[in-house]
Amino acid sequence: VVNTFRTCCSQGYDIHSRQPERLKSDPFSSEVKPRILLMGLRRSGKSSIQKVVFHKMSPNETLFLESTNKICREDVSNSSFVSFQIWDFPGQIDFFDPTFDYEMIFRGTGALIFVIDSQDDYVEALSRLHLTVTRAYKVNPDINFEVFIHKVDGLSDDHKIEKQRDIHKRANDDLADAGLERIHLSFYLTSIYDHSIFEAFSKVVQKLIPQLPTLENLLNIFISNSGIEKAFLFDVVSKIYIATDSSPVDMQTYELCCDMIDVVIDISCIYGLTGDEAGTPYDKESMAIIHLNNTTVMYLKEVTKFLALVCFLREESFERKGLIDYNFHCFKKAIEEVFEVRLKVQRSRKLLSQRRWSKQTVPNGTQVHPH
Ligand SMILES: Nc1nc2c(ncn2[C@@H]2O[C@H](COP(=O)(O)OP(=O)(O)OP(=O)(O)O)[C@@H](O)[C@H]2O)c(=O)[nH]1
Repeated sequence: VVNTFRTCCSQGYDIHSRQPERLKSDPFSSEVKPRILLMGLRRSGKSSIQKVVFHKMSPNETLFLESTNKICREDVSNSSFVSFQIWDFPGQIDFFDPTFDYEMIFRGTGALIFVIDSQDDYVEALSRLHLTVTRAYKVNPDINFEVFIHKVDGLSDDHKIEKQRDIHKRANDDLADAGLERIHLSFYLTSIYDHSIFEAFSKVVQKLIPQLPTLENLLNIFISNSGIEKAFLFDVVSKIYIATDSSPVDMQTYELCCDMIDVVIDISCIYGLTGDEAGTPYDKESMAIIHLNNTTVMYLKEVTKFLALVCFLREESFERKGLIDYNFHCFKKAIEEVFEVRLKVQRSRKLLSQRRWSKQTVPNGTQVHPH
């Protein structure tokens, strides 16, 4: 796919005849969803994170959230391209409780997010983190361990860095003492009061997307052929970016992208809906151009039902809009091909397992059919 895209970008021939049909539905829909666990001590902010990122709850409203007393499972898929399950755990969960089948839970887990309240004393949180990580690793060494040093909005910049260094050192020392240096923990400074929580979640989710290197490669080719400085592939609903090119991401740029998505959705809701109930504020026609007063242009275009490409470029590069649009067209087709391949693999796997099932026969010769 990348090769096809590269040739199309540089030589500019018509790719229509070689492309698969446009994806008509969510390309991830028929897939087993990776599981993301949210764990940590009571009141560390787990439910708030979930509500703010996936339910658009305003941060101030989280003050009134009640304590979670059972595991809350939620599918993030129908309204969004990013497809996974989030399990929010109550803070007081006890691994030694025989009714808590942690082996079953960890076995199907893609990422474990452990939330530490940075405004509180974190000694207990660190020992809980150690216990959780070691247990989970024994059951499933493939889990990504992500530590959110949370509620950093109350801390100065120096203080944040200091806390992160201290928590990083202590957590890794504990693992080294237990002879488990091979366990890798990733650390993020987060707060629901700014974009840091969305950025951290983006990185967690990206690690669960197997096509990430291909997506990054496509973005690199797209920007280098179009005179673009930075490009993000965004899940519009959650404002999680699922991929970006290989240049570094700075928080301000990411925040601008989130603001642009908000503007596009808000304006479309007010002026873009035709009154028919099936209409959505985001569709094939969705695009926006914003000229900033520092000679930078922001360009947003629809890629799939759930994805948007948001680019940053200089005003002089935007003069070649025709080229950018042509390259975008190739990029979009390449993305569709990536997911078409994936869908084919999923379909053939499904077919294979169905065949295996139907071959199983009960002793009197009747076939057992899967449900
Ligand atoms: N300052 C600040 N407060 C936060 C942040 N995130 C959450 N909180 C507050 O932390 C408190 C606890 O949040 P919850 O989301 O209920 O915590 P929890 O970890 O789900 O708690 P349990 O359900 O008891 O396990 C709430 O009052 C939130 O408003 C943050 O980023 N900054």
